[in-house]
Amino acid sequence: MTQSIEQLSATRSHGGWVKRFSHRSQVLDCDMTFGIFLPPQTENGPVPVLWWLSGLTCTDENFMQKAGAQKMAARLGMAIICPDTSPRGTDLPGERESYDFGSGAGFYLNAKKAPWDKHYHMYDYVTSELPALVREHFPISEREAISGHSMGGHGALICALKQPGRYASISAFSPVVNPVDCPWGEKAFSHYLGEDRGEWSNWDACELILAGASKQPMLIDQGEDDQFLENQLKPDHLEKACHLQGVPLKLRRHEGYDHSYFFVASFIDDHLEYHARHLLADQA
Ligand SMILES: N[C@@H](CCC(=O)N[C@@H](CSC=O)C(=O)NCC(=O)O)C(=O)O
Repeated sequence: MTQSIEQLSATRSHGGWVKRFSHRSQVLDCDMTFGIFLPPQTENGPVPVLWWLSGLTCTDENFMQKAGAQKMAARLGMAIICPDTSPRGTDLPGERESYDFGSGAGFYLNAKKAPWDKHYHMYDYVTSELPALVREHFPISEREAISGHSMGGHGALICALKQPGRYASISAFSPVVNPVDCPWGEKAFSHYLGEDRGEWSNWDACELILAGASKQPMLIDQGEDDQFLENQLKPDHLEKACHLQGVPLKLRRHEGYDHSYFFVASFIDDHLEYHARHLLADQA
């Protein structure tokens, strides 16, 4: 049975469309919104898709409004889908008390601990429910790539590492690479998953790489003036894990850039071209 979606807005952009929809999520048990960029090539048939996962405090709108990705995506014939960053409209205790936990901070995992386990299944949402839904409604092919920023970079890495071979390519901006070993991750994981650190490892990019989950290459951009670099992001942990496991990591460090979407916008075209190369190679 086709699941219904409601169009909230439709805006012309670079010959294509930026659209926003709401729908009922079964796995999150709440109403959700998502954004989609449909390039002009969708008029001729299905196009490959880049999944973009945003960071703490974001909604589905930050990337669409701030990254400036539409021009290059239109040229490359690539759709972009931006899910929201957590369940919405729920009213769990403590859900809206801090920017780094609860609403806007779903961490793209499946919560195991009450009361979060009732709604916080963002991994299943972004990897299963939403992909199936969008393919019912839009000309999106089976060819997928994934990227994200900060908490969303963590999300992109774990989604790809937990399903080797699903995504043609993986990239991230300023990702949280080792959440089991940083304050944002420790706070979120202890609430969502409980105190069993063995379970935490299933949702941590460095731990998954060290366990040999996948050897797929990754492109990562990191600003050297990022205010979260030392305390939260720790890209050197990823470098070490990839080195130990022989995972091809292209980590580009950019002097003077911070954590903001100005940084994402500065290098998003490189990422889109990187993903297009892999998506088109898969097609051949
Ligand atoms: N409010 C917080 C920081 C919030 C912040 O920087 N959020 C980033 C993602 S951080 C990691 O996931 C973001 O993308 N914000 C939205 C935007 O449009 O910039 C604080 O002040 O410390």
